[in-house]
Amino acid sequence: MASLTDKKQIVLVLVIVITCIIGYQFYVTRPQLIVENNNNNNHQQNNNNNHHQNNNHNNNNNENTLAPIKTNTELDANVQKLLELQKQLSVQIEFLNLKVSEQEKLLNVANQVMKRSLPKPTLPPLDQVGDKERDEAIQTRIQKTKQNIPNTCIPTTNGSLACMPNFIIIGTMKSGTTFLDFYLQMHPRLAKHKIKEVWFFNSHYYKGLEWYAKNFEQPTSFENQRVISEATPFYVNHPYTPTRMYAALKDVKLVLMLRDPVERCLSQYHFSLKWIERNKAPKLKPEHTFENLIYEEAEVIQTCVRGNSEYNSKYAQFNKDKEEGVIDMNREWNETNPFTKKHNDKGWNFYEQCSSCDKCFQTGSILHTSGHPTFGMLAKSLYYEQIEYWLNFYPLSQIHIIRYEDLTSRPEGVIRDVEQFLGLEEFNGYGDFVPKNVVSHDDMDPKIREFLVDYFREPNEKLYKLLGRDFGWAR
Ligand SMILES: Nc1ncnc2c1ncn2[C@@H]1O[C@H](COP(=O)(O)OS(=O)(=O)O)[C@@H](OP(=O)(O)O)[C@H]1O
Repeated sequence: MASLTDKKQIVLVLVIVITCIIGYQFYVTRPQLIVENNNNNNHQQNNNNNHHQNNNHNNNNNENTLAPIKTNTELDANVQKLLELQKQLSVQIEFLNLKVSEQEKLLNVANQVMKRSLPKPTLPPLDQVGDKERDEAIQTRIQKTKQNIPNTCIPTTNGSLACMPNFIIIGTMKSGTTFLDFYLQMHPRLAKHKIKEVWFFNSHYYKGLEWYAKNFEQPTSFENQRVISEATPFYVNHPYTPTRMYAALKDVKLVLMLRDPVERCLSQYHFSLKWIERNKAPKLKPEHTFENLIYEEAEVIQTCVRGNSEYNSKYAQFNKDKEEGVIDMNREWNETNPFTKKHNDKGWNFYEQCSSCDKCFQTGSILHTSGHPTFGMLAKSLYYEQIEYWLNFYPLSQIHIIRYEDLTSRPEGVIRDVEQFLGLEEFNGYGDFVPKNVVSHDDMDPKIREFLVDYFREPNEKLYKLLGRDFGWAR
């Protein structure tokens, strides 16, 4: 009798033999669809065909070939597969054709845009100038290059250029920015813009530089380029604008118009009342008088902003003392920044959103982003702090500062100074200089005037010192 192990071995051998037979049958009779497209595959095809010479008469001429078929069902299946494949291929071909035509269209558009919007040089090439005139021609070029206004163009993805302002009026609100923008737009060397205030660096920054450039007439020649300009009065007091502007427009020329801060506050208040009426915005409450808003803001700035800056300098001193060994190295800083404290208990009315101060003055300085037109009447008038911040980015030589009061006494002189700053020739077609964006209003109460004069005395003196110029505002 065979042992159990022997039986197992016999069964195993039988299984292997049967598997081989089935495998061989399956291999030679498997339905297959072979598509040959090049000669490299031919010899493999021929190997297959050697086994099945009866079925392979189609294989001799390098055409798409079907593998051997044994049954009708296999034939049907292969035909179905072939049809399916054909369908797929035609869909793919159609798709590829579509892609090619799309690419061709894009290329055409790009070529047209390039032809249209790339400014062209207009001086004759130097090799077309005679030997005698060459030195002079070179000098002309050098002079032209010197006259060039700051380059603020960037290449776009479609091969054209997007040119942004090379001159921006950055503020301040209610200091005659509309007047200056209006008259400069008449100058033939200024490119026309769609609107005075684009609000790009403060509000629309996320839309990108190409969007920004679309607001301005684009240059058609690199020579005698026109100055591209805009005027957004909120740029100067916006905390993120200087960084953004510097990153995009390092060489841009800036104009800053400054008005006696006391008068500027009142002008902003009355402008806001008009704005609210015009835009059907919620009216100010009866208690939101000019005086009340000023007193409340003074308190907010004192608690939120000044408190924060005192905290910061105290913290800096603490670290310095540690480094210099004045205090123990291991001493921990355990004060809380008052700026981040909640201020609900203050009962602020207009500034109620300052329940935590960073909701109103998010960077802890007087620079702010609030959209309400009456917000920040004092803050917008604290010029020293604004300019000090901008000087981290732009040198004073790049900022032309205009004293608002000069608009009344010498409007033409103000415009001439700007023309000179921009390197433009004098233009004599402005006509009469008429004030723009005027909002008539009563004067303020003497008590609040006194408060404001007092409030701005010190920052004004600091400003005069910083700029080396006395603006002569109320002391
Ligand atoms: N030429 C001239 N001379 C004197 N004053 C002038 C001139 N042009 C404009 N203005 C006064 O400027 C104030 C408007 O400033 P803005 O245009 O910068 O205002 S805004 O921020 O754009 O809303 C606004 O001030 P108020 O009237 O006090 O509100 C205008 O009257």
